[in-house]
Amino acid sequence: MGCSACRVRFNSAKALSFLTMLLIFTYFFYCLTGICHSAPRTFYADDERLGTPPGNRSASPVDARAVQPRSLLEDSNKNNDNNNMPVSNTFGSKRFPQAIIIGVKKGGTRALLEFLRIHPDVRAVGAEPHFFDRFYDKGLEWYRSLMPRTLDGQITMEKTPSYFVTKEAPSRICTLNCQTKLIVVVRDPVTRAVSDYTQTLSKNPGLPSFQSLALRNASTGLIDTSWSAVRIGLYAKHLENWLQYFPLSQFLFVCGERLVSNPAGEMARVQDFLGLKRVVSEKHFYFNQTKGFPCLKKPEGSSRPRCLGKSKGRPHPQIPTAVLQKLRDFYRPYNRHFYQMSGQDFGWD
Ligand SMILES: Nc1ncnc2c1ncn2[C@@H]1O[C@H](COP(=O)(O)OS(=O)(=O)O)[C@@H](OP(=O)(O)O)[C@H]1O
Repeated sequence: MGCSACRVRFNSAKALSFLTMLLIFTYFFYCLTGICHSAPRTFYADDERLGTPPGNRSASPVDARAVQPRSLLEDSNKNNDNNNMPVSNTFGSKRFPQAIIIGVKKGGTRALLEFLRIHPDVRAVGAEPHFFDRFYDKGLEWYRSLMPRTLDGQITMEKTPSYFVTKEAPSRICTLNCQTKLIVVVRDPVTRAVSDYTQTLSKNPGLPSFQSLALRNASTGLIDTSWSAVRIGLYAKHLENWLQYFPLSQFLFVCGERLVSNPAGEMARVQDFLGLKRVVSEKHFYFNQTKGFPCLKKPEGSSRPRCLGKSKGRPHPQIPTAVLQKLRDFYRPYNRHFYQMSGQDFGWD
């Protein structure tokens, strides 16, 4: 009697493990056929992708009609004919981005992208594609292959903060689609420079001091504008280059400081600019005292609260006040010019 009960239990355990194996096998089979690529990605999976070199992913030409200029559209159609690939499938199409976060490095671009990804009508690439600066030679089909699939009405986005300071980026983006909406997260250029320096220091602890890199020589106190941490903060200069190709109305300047102090307020502006319903709001954020930054109550694809990673919101090294003051004086005229050009006073002086 006891033994037959044992056998029944043993058989049900066997059946259960067989069923589990079957489920796992089915899942992997679907993944291999590419179907699970269309499933919504999680916040965690995207974080893992951040370090993935885009070059390691394969291209699959699909529909981008909505955003392509005529000449590119024709090329794309030829490609589709040659490859005999479906233009789209039931899980949506890979489209070129209709909106790009083009900068600035250390402005808060990751925070903005992750906040936007909560929105059901936004799909974005997790990693920075660097197409319009580093990988332009790989071609448009390569770029499109990096994009997530979107359904009609959803916006495709990417962020690569180095585009803002890349001379060729505006003409290249305009060649693809001159209607692209451009978002620039700007932050006090002095704090931005220190943040940039902090990042480099974390990778290279033997780096010279901030002041020795920022000043051409200590006695004259002249600022070294050839140092990228300084040069990136000349927002007016970089914007001039972009305005040769895009009208001001196609830009949104997000205040990096307000993205921290009032994320819901900045997100309302961003959603309006993108023509999205205001879905992301106060209820999505909480202030994490330990991190000292707003975090998400429910990031995309997760039910648990989540802050950005350790590389976002790092403590900065102490910089002598006199050096910071010199930098502040240096940036003042550029900042004023930028306020005039953008029509917004960011109050950094
Ligand atoms: N919510 C939230 N959590 C953490 N960090 C936040 C957040 N909002 C803005 N920031 C600020 O984002 C700064 C990093 O900017 P980026 O994401 O543009 O950096 S990068 O260019 O992609 O490396 C990062 O700079 P540091 O503080 O110097 O690390 C943060 O100040």
